[in-house]
Amino acid sequence: MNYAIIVAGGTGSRMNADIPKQFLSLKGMPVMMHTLLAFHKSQSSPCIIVVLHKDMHDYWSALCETYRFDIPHTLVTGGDSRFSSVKNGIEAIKSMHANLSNSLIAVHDAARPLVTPALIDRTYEQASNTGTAALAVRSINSVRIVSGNGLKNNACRRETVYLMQTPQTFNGAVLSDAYEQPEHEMYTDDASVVEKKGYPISIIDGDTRNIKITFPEDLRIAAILLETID
Ligand SMILES: Nc1ccn([C@@H]2O[C@H](COP(=O)(O)OP(=O)(O)OP(=O)(O)O)[C@@H](O)[C@H]2O)c(=O)n1
Ligand SMILES: C[C@](O)(CO)[C@H](O)COP(=O)(O)O
Repeated sequence: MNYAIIVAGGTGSRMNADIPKQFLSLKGMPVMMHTLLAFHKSQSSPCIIVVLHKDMHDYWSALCETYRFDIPHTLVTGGDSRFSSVKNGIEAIKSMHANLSNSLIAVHDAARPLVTPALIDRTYEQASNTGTAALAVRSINSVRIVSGNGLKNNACRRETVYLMQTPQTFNGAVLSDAYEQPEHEMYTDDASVVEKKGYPISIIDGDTRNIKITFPEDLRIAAILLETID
């Protein structure tokens, strides 16, 4: 069984808008509806879990009515951090599916609405073979590593640097086991949590257009990029 945890529990502080960025309009539809549509259209056809802040459940339900958005999904309450929101999503799946070792779970940022069904399917396929699959793109810029108090920095080979995207997809038992660990500031994505438990991460090619909406300009860029995606 395939599952997708769409994390939409953030407040979007860097976007500085009146509502969290996942509800802002992108080409006539809220950002996170684009995200859910991509998962719904994917051949992996996952059972979709949407993680939302408790204060936004009614707002989302009203949006779904307004937009006649009827893609089936289960609503789960988010936590104070991305880590705890993912953990709540995993708990919800555990309550539906006793043996997670025969499941695959993708974790995806609601704020990445340009993900395509093809990219999503690639992660499920890889994770079914190796247990882990994380989308990433190579840096197109030169890279320097800053250390100490920021005064020291050194060039590094840019072909060794990958910028992580989502979805990141895992065998359900592997992801669940990894999220038993206490939260740590190093855990900025799911691959970092799973890796800490000793599982190797399979990196697969993402797409530079699969951007995360973070700042106001990203919404305008996403509208343009959307035209290039079929
Ligand atoms: N407590 C949280 C924090 C983040 N997220 C989700 O994790 C994804 C990536 O996080 P980010 O882009 O940092 O979103 P925000 O935390 O909302 O943004 P900001 O850091 O600017 O406040 C987003 O889809 C966001 O909704 C979440 O589900 N629960
Ligand atoms: C998970 C993620 O999108 C991978 O690039 C990213 O780490 C989220 O970071 P944020 O600080 O929560 O925006």
